[in-house]
Amino acid sequence: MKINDLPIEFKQALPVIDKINEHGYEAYFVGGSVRDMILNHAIHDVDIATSAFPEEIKEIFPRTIDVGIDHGTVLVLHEEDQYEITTFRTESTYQDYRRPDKVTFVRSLEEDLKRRDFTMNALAMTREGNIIDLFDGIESIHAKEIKAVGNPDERFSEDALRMMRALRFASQLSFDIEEKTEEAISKNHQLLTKIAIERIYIEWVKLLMGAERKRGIIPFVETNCFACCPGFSHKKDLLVKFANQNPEMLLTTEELAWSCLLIAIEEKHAKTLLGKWKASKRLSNLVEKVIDCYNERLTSQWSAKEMYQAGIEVISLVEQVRDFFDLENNEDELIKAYNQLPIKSMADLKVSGRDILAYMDKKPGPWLGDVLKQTEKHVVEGQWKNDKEVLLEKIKEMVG
Ligand SMILES: Nc1ccn([C@@H]2O[C@H](COP(=O)(O)OP(=O)(O)OP(=O)(O)O)[C@@H](O)[C@H]2O)c(=O)n1
Repeated sequence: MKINDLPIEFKQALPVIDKINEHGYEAYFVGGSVRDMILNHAIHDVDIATSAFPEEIKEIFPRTIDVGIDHGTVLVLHEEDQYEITTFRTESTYQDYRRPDKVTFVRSLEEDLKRRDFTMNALAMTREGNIIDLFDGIESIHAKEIKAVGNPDERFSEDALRMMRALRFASQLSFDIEEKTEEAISKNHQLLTKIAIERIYIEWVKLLMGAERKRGIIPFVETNCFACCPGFSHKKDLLVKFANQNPEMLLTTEELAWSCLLIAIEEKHAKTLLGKWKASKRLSNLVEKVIDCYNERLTSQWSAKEMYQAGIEVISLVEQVRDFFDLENNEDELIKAYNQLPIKSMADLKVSGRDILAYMDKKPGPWLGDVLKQTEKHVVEGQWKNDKEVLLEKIKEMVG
């Protein structure tokens, strides 16, 4: 690759590499960005590996943040961008970023690349655009294979999360997992139980949202990794069924992905399962709402009141879930109908509790809450016009 042909993300980082070089250290582009460049995919984070120790990097650059100095990573702020700069190291410290074991910094790129997870990720690139490919990573990329560097058992014992990474890359990149690597995942799958669920969660969601999730889910099941994930151990056949359900449809958001998955695996307690995965409260509540509304919608159309209660986000998700299960999707029509609802929330009502009290000349009490609820219902259902005077009249009639 000629330097002028390098993607802009790399070109912008060249002054950072040059500065490290000027101080007498080696520095290379490494990891996912080099892989993604070869794949012609969009480049996210440009990571740099260097022979300089973290303290040395901090002396070179005026603006740095210690993001993981114990495992050798310093974030360097350069103009508008930021770069993770990691010292060459041997032993994997990925076990737990917050409590790294032993870190052995080395001064050789080769040693560093050797302990990386997959051949496609063990590539480095010089500032001139020359790719250093010591483990036939380019060949793997062209063959669309995910292959552990060296001995797969060793790579997975260093960091068991790499097994989930393999499955996630299979889905994201539409690659296959190389035979020996997949065998090692089967053999070592139990090691996943030692990994923090938060880390597994990130990979699992990326897998679900990948371009070809079936390619990740099938080996996830076949290697028994599924049995080490919360709530899945009795769902083997249903997970396979899920993998085969509408494989062409991309699950574009996390909430859509979880909703489709949990319905497919017939999960009755979505919140409990998501709790075990340590999902956010927001996500758990949303997914549960989507599943409930989806089930309602199996036997009846949305009523105005249901749309009002669900809100636009849930309506849209439910319709996308219906799409996933090959049911009629009325998203466009429903969004139109939703937008025509007389009110979207209580705040849109043209009368307030205070207005009612003044008009009725009554003392406040629980009756007022009931009246407001009734008013809300009548307005949503179009029986009462959302007009202050009309509403006060209607309320007076109702309360008597
Ligand atoms: N458990 C891990 C995690 C990461 N890596 C190495 O660190 C690089 C950067 O990791 P990360 O940013 O997590 O993933 P990417 O491969 O860059 O993938 P993406 O950013 O697309 O998720 C990887 O390419 C790989 O060489 C590794 O060997 N083992």
